Amino acid sequence: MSLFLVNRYLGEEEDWSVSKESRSQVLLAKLQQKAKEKQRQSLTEQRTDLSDEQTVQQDVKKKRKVDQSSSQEPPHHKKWKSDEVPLCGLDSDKHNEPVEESTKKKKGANKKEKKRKDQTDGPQETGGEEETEKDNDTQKQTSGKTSAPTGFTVLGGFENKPVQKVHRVLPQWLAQPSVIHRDIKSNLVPFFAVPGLHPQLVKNLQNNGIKQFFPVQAEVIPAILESAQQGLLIGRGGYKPRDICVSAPTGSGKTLAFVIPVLMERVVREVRALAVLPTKELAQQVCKVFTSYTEGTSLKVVMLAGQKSFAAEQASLSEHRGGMRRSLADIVVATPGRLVDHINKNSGLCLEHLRFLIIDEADRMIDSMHQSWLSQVVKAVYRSGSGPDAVSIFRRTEPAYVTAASLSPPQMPVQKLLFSATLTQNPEKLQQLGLHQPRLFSSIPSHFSTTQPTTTQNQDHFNFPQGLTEYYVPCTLNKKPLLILHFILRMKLSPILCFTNSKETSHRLFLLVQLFGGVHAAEFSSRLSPGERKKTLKEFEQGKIQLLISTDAAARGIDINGVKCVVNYDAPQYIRTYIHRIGRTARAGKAGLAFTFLLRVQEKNFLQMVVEAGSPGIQKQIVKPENLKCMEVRYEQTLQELANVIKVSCL
Ligand SMILES: Nc1ncnc2c1ncn2[C@@H]1O[C@H](COP(=O)(O)OP(=O)(O)OP(=O)(O)O)[C@@H](O)[C@H]1O
Repeated sequence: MSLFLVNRYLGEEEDWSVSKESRSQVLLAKLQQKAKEKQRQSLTEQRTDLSDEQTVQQDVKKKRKVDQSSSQEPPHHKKWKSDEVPLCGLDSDKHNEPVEESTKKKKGANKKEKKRKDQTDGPQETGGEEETEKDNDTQKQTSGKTSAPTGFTVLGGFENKPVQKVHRVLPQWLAQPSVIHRDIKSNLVPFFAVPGLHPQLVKNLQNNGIKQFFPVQAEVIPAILESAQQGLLIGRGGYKPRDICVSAPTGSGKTLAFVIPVLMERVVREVRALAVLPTKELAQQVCKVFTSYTEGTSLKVVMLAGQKSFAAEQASLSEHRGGMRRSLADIVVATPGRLVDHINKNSGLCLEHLRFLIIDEADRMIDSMHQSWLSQVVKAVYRSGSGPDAVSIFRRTEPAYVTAASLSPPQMPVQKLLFSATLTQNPEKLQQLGLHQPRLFSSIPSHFSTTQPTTTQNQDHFNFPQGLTEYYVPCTLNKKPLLILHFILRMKLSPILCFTNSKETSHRLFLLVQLFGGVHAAEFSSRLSPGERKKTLKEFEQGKIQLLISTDAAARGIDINGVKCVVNYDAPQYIRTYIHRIGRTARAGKAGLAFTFLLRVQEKNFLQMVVEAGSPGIQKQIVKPENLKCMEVRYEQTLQELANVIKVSCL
């Protein structure tokens, strides 16, 4: 018999009947309990800290999330997605029954909050249905992937975060342009509605077959002429005139919108307007328009684009008599390279009286800003009149801080006029032009410029000519030449302006079509001399050429009368290229067709690019293989002949 019975306290850990697993479960339960208590604590703190408004917002969000998860899982199994586990434990009452009870008691004390909760539960809370639907989708996709133990924040659970759409915020002048009507035909404006036009100018307009103004002209000409009412020196209210940017569709008549207001009666013969264009062909075209409207006046237009020798251009700019320089030009049309040459070599180009700086195809000209042509022009503008021996009536000082002294002498302002069918809306790019209180005229409604969510790189939205019908033609690489022959020989769509992506492709296609026979074709690329290019364009315009196969050399600005159809033999890579190419047809309010040959791999991206840019709709045009069959034998022979021709030319 034992005298003493020793009972030792073994404690929990010595309860060997409990398995290791169940011990860890107990520990986990303890930890969870502690976490919940912490959450409850922080919940009370948080609630007192938050303003009423913030709390309402949070509850609404929380309620939505809870509603979604409840639709997927039974209530007693509610789990939080990793990134939804609230740091401050605001929602702990939702995922554990006992806690819910105690929290509800606490909540019961706070009637105001309860009321809010009721509101979020109520049937009237349906406004965010669409949103909830989207959230649900995201949750469905990710549920189960990242669920975490209650109360713990899982680091790095990024995949559940909803992707935020980026909304563009533009400066007001870009976001709210003066709108130009897209429909040319039903918005023609008579000359008398635009005040301040010289009778000789109106006569010249009529002589050139212009009976009324197009919408872009009716809007922009008065805006430019506005400053002329104050003798060209100052703008409205005595301020420097605002710079003007115009973004209107191809063929909408932008050229006349800057040509007409610049043709003012002169006081002294000095260069008052300088138009800068990216290519020789465009400079030539614009120079021709200026010349045709200066007929009957003493105004003189000079072109600096390398068509003539440097010396000849120099001679046309100014002359020296009795030791004095005398300007011979009122208007200068130039390409940037040649212009900078004349400025740097001091060839007699004086910009002292420059009043209008016209930048046509402005987006392309911004791209060539690395040549720093604009800074050279600006330097030349301020250099001329600011010297001590300056004889100018109007002294010019470079723009700086406005002081009483700086405003005292009358300043001859330089007004920049920018034109393009695809003017960039990128403020950073436009900023390079140093615009002064710019004003935008655009045919793109303002809502596209302000709140268009952008999910891709393609940020710009453009306008397409109204008379244009766009098609794409699914095809294979080897059928492309047959298709173009089919368009001319069977569909009788000539004259066709056909674009390729390289001068090699243009040349090859030209040779092939020539060898095939039956089509008057020509090519247009840098393979030709400027003289040959000019001749080719003229013949195409005269209808002597049925098919003009061109690189992008003819894509921008070129105004060829009567192009019924544009074919993108090679799909353009960029939307701007596409817009300018197809803009060679459907000009001046006329109808036109644009076809783009697309390989299967190109279809998706190309169509997306076009739709995002604001195309009213591009239709599918299928050419049945049997329609091409009758040309196939001859085509195979031609390919053989072409191979021989190319072999010979390579020798
Ligand atoms: N008021 C008018 N009445 C009739 N024809 C006009 C009028 N204004 C311009 N045109 C004609 O419309 C055609 C297109 O004009 P213009 O070349 O100025 O277009 P654009 O807007 O500069 O095009 P792009 O963006 O392609 O350079 C030209 O042939 C021009 O003569």
